[in-house]
Amino acid sequence: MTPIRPRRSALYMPASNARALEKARTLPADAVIFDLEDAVAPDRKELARDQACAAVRNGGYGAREVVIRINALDTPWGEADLAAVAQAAPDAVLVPKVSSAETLAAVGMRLRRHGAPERTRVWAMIETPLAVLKAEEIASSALDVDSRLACFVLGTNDLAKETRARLLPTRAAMMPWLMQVLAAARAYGVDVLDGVYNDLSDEAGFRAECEQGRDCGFDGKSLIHPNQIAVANEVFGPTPGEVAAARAIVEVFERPENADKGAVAVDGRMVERLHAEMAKRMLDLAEAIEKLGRG
Ligand SMILES: CC(C)(COP(=O)(O)OP(=O)(O)OC[C@H]1O[C@@H](n2cnc3c(N)ncnc32)[C@H](O)[C@@H]1OP(=O)(O)O)[C@@H](O)C(=O)NCCC(=O)NCCSC(=O)C[C@H](O)C(=O)O
Ligand SMILES: [Mg+2]
Repeated sequence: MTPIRPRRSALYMPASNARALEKARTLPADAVIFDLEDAVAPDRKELARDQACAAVRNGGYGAREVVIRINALDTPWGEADLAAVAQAAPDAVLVPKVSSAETLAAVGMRLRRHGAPERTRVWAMIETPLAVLKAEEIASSALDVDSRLACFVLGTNDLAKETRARLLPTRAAMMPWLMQVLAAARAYGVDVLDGVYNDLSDEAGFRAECEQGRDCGFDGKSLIHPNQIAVANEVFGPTPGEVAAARAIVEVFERPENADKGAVAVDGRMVERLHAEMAKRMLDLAEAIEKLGRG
């Protein structure tokens, strides 16, 4: 089984912004995403590409997962982005506006051709109506023998643009699409991150959206500002109380007297072996987060 990689917080930054790339070495985000796509103006695309690749090569990001978001392959910059990124070998390349499994196959083929090491994974932006409709087909490409697909990232701004749905606090219009993508990701063992929250000054709204995303099952949230990291880390990480409860559930099934039982009562609640599996995962996540903190 692949070890758990905490992805509570994934901070985007325009790769044209040298100060942001530098600052990312000290920020407590689980992942940093150097953007070559929508956050970068057309006349700064080459500069952004060079700066992102140099930052990856120079390192200094510690245990943070380092990801570069390229421009789509059908844009004037996409092919050159992918060639350069393959050589720089970040932890992952994030592909925007993926609407079919073929796009991921094309990216995989190019990464191989350009000599990207196996450890460079592929993350896919799910942000078009077609991607939502074909989420299962796209996620299923994780089963291909040479697939590098590790994570979906929701692009809720592009989804709002393409569907004309409004980004309202409840996200009522988006919810069916978010859950369809989440189910597809889970069915094929792909991690999945929630979209960004644009209002930098609304901390309460941001926290509420993080909690909503966590309760839906997302692994973490994509972010746009350092001020959002602490809340995302807190909300998407297990609390000490949850860790203690998980430990109690795992321990109860380890007792010899429960060896032949499928269900027991813990603190007045029915607990089955599936709950012990969930509890074990939570403990593994807590341990991985603790290791990140020490790393
Ligand atoms: C939104 C911003 C342009 C605001 O920038 P700014 O006005 O400079 O913010 P501050 O003055 O509050 O910054 C304080 C310090 O923090 C650093 N900073 C700010 N943002 C970042 C960041 N994202 N990463 C790293 N460091 C950051 C500043 O440099 C200041 O540092 P210091 O010099 O020490 O004081 C800006 O936050 C920004 O550019 N955010 C990211 C925008 C982005 O990448 N957008 C693309 C991804 S979102 C998207 O496309 C999602 C998806 O595709 C969809 O469709 O939904
Ligand atoms: Mg987008």
